[in-house]
Amino acid sequence: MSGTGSHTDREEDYRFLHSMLMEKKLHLLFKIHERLKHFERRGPVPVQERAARLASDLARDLIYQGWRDEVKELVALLNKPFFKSLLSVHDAVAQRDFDPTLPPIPDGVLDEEEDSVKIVSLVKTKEPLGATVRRDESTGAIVVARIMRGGAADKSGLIHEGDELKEVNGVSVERRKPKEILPLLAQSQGDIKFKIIPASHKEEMSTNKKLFVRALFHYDPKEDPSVPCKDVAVAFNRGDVLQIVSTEDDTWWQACHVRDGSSRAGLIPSQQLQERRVALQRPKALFKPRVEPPVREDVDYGAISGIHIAGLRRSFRLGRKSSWASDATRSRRWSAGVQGSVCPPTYIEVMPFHRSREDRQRLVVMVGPSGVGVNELKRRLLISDPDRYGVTVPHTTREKRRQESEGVDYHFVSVHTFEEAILNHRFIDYGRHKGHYYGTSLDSVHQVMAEGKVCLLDVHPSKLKHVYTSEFKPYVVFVKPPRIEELRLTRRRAKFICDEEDTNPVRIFSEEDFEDMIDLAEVMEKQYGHLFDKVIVNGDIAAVFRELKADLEEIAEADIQWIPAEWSCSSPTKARRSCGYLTGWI
Ligand SMILES: Nc1ncnc2c1ncn2[C@@H]1O[C@H](COP(=O)(O)OP(=O)(O)OP(=O)(O)O)[C@@H](O)[C@H]1O
Repeated sequence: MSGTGSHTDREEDYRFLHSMLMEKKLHLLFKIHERLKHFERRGPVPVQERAARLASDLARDLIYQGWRDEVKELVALLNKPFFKSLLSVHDAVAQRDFDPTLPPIPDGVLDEEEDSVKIVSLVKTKEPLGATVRRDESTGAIVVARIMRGGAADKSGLIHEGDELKEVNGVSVERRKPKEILPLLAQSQGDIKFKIIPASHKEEMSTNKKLFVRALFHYDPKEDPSVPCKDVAVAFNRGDVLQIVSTEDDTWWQACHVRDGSSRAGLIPSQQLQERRVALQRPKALFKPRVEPPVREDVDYGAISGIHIAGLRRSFRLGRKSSWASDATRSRRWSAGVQGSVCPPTYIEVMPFHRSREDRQRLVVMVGPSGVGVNELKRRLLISDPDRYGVTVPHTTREKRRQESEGVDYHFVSVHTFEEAILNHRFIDYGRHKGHYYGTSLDSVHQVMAEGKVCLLDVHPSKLKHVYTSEFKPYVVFVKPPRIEELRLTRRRAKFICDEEDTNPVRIFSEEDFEDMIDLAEVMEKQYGHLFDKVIVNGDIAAVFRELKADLEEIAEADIQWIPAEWSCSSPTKARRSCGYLTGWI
């Protein structure tokens, strides 16, 4: 207190300072501080790296040592959560060296002729080094092939792509194969010393434009024998959004997941590599020359019926049923609706979309083979929340029936009006049935959306291109059949509505229906899979409905959604055209 005189004029200040400095807790803190300082000087090394394990073994063994007071006290102490936490923190610190002292460069390491040689010492933690090596075919030298962004090597800033590796921990790597070098790295603990000749070229410039893609396939490096280094590869699922950080290499790109906000990039198969792989796997059926069927009137309109299901009009899906009607038409299903280009499922460029409250809801398009349950799911959504979901009202040129109302069952229009709308590209899907036109117009979609509802539309995926624009921002759900065993189990009581021409329009599913449904789903996924935002397997209807509903609610609420980059085109026509040719493929 003697030194405080000049700072404390007033009596109360003096008393306050006095009581604070005399506080017992403060003195304990000083003591701890001094102890820490003392240990710091000694540079302690852990005697034991697995103290927590030792303590738990000890507590277990002590039980057999007779139940004396000291034993009881020790067991109680070892079992205290605070003590256990303390030991586990100790172990975490002991196992990772946070404050390494790098060894001095050994004498004689620098050969006279290699004046550009660089010695790099890195501390190896549990984190992978984040670099791969390759053998230069012309010189036989081992060079650093890739440095993963955010990895240990990258963060050190000391190793660069193209650097020639001469030694690892004093062991020469000359005339070795890359795979022989990996054990050298794996064996080393603590510091790893590299002797390298720095690459002469400068690091290539990095572009500022961020590139995001949605993966259209599932990738697990553990199952990929050709990945250069499994530890630095990135696993992903279909639908994951990835940020591409490097496309320098033709075969292996570098990317990181957007969802976890991690900046550490890893290897993913490039688009080129994945396309090659897909081409090798593609079933022969897809290479069959396409025989376009002669256009026959009335053949495509099995699904048009206007039948009411629980007060809801049946969906207006043209062409979904045709391929089921007869053997002749079944053979056509391999070619029907395949006008769109066949795109291998690799990556699609996406961009973030920030939906504001004023923006309209995205259009929800549901696709799937006939009979899979698209209508059933739509019906359940509508019933669950009629204020939120709505469906389109189709147009027709046929006469209005007595029980029907204009604008509810159909928009009844003249042939002239209908044909004019066709010429003006106002239909997403249209056709003729028994001499009458039927169609789903773009305006009917607008109408539902203008009411502030989520418009549920089901069309053949080949018609998706009409709404695949920034105007509608469709969220495409593919309803997929489960395996045949599950179909047999779940569809025992289901009624399949077949072609209207059929003498018995409603019947139970046959084994052939199931097989067709699965085959058709497979073809649809291959042809249009790149357009699907969500794939839902319709097994247990209650669970599937819950999943779909939750998913659609999430989409409606999400701050950021990932939409195809091609929708950023200012003109809708341009966007539609670009969709047709799928320039979004990178
Ligand atoms: N997961 C399911 N479990 C049991 N029955 C189902 C399931 N999904 C759909 N169904 C039933 O299967 C039948 C056909 O379903 P739905 O009419 O929804 O098919 P769809 O895909 O709309 O086909 P279409 O285009 O031919 O009308 C209906 O009786 C429906 O109740």
